[in-house]
Amino acid sequence: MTTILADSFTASLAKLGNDEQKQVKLTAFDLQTDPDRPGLQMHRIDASKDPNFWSVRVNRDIRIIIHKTGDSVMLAYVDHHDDAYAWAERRRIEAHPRTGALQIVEVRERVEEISLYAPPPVQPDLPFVVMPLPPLPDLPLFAQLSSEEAMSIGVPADWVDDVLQASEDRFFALANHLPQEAAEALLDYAATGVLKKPRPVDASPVTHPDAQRRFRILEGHEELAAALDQPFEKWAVFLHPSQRALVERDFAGPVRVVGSAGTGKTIVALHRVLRILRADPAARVLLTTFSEPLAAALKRKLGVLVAENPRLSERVVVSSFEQAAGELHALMTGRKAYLIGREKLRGLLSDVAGAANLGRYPTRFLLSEWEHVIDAWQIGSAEAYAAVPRMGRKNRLGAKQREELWTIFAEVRRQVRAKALMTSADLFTAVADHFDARDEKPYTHVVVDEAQDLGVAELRFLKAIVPSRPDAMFFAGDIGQRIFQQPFSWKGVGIDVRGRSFTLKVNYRTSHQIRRMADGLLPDNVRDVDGEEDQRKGTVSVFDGVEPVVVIAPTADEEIISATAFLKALIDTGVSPSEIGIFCRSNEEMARAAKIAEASGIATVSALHADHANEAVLIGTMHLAKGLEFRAVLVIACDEGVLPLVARIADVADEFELDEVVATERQLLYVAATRARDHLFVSGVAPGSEFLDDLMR
Ligand SMILES: Nc1ncnc2c1ncn2[C@@H]1O[C@H](COP(=O)(O)OP(=O)(O)OP(=O)(O)O)[C@@H](O)[C@H]1O
Repeated sequence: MTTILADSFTASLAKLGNDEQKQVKLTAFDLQTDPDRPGLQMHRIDASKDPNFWSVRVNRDIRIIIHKTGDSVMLAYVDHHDDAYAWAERRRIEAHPRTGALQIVEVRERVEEISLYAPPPVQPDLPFVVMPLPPLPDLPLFAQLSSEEAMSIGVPADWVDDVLQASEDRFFALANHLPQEAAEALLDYAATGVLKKPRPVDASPVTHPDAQRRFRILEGHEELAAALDQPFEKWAVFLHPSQRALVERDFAGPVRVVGSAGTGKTIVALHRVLRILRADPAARVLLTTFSEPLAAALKRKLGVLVAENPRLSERVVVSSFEQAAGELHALMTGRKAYLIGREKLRGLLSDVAGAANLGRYPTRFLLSEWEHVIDAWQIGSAEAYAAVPRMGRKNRLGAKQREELWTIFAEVRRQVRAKALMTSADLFTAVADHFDARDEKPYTHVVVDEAQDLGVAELRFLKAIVPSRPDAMFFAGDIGQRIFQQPFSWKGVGIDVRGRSFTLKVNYRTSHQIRRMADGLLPDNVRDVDGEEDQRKGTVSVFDGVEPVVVIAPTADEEIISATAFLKALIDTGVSPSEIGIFCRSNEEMARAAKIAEASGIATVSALHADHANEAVLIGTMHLAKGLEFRAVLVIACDEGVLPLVARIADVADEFELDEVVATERQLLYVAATRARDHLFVSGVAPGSEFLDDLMR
């Protein structure tokens, strides 16, 4: 007899206490061994329209709901006695008459008894809230669709009439009652006006691709034990067709996957790694990203994907760009590379400029010029400095200024080398030069996450360590989240993704409301230097939530009062502190974040120490928010002068740099705000950051 595990079972199990969970698991093992065993105390759920639902006793109070057919037992749900029965009485499990996918269908007439359209949850009463609730149009969204069309995308027959009559404000509440494939297809249609009909699939109801996102067939106790101990990661088993296409296709050159925050770019990158490893037994893959904490997170997720075949992970290295280069450098030279830190470099630039009587160039400017021009392009002579491709900055420095500056940079370079130190760009370049000259490459493929923050030297390095085969390079990133690097031409470095840049549009992380607000910060289209466009418009979220809140308080103390009220309300509604992040622009504002937690009586943990498993809210700068995900996020201290940071604006040398600074500051706020799944609070002291106007548009 086959055992099938439904995601509704894993989700309901997670809500029980630890001891209860242990007992449930033991009963589940007994069921798997012999579902007909007399000691199991099974009762048919007579009040359910589906005759195959049975309850199984775990203890006096807890019941497992199973769905038993001739040749399989499905673990469907588990809860306290009455709730478990109520769940089964409101559902049936069947293959959809058109798509053929196995679905857990809520019986429409039973749902009416429990309110179909839950009233919108309200935010706590906060002072200084300025975000007006947007009026929602009451137009039917799907009036143009026929019943047959609704059925063709997997809407259960019971729900077709509701779907055809749904208006925008009701659709999201309705979507919670629909199978996910149907909800996604309807959202897609609402955003684009095109109904994408799934291609017919030749598969059994339970192995149908749409069913795979909610059911797993399990062989033996070990698999059941592993599945129950591990959260049911939906992305590990089911990809949206647009995600799957990117994972599985063969491409004629480097590929770039773009898409706004939460559209599953990282998930696609992970699956791509798996696909390469499976398809090519000789493949050696580097999976790499911006920082070590992000690499650690990738490694954890890859572990989930390769769980059934852990040997695959022997052929993949997961590390940050710098770590990957450092390891190859050590192999090449037998020595560890010692890197000069940013603060040391800043000091050195300032000292050298002072000694040369050139102290009139601000250190911040020197550092920026060094990082984005001299070091990034590895400029080695005054002539090369004159000829370097300077994005939008062609006329910025006169010949005389450049000569003066070159004397500073040449001396800094000399001193760094004299101390046997390297910059990270030196490291990338040394490794790139080494492998450029060789046919033997350390990796066959490189898969990159957060590719928008690749600099010139990093990109050259990645290109050099793989052979020039068409499928060697795969990049995932969001141009709208670039916060560390200045834009440059990828084509100029020999990487041409034209025609192979693809945009993901379904947002799995952030609620409809939060996504809509955050999208107000960025233009509908973002174009890179090579002219490749990321069409951000038309992205849809798969779930609904509360409206985010923007607070502009008269003083910092009053901002703290508002934020504290919000935080306390979250905790009161059952959000755990470990599911909350508080972010601010820089270390200067961190004390304000800490005060909010303190006033709420909650411990804090710094984002610098990535381990967030305890009962504390995480606090950190917006830069550290990258790659994280929370149920609730507070972005505080968005004051005028703080965002964009006045010190950065003060040092800009020209229009181009001003645009660039303002864009990355704006993108920082976008990154921080889009870490939130369900709740977002953004605050500042009056008059507030200019970006808040865009949030409230
Ligand atoms: N096919 C899927 N099914 C279910 N959940 C998914 C799917 N794809 C992505 N997710 C979930 O959506 C969230 C965002 O995914 P991911 O981190 O890959 O997005 P991203 O585009 O890389 O985001 P960001 O740009 O903010 O880094 C994660 O919680 C992920 O598990």
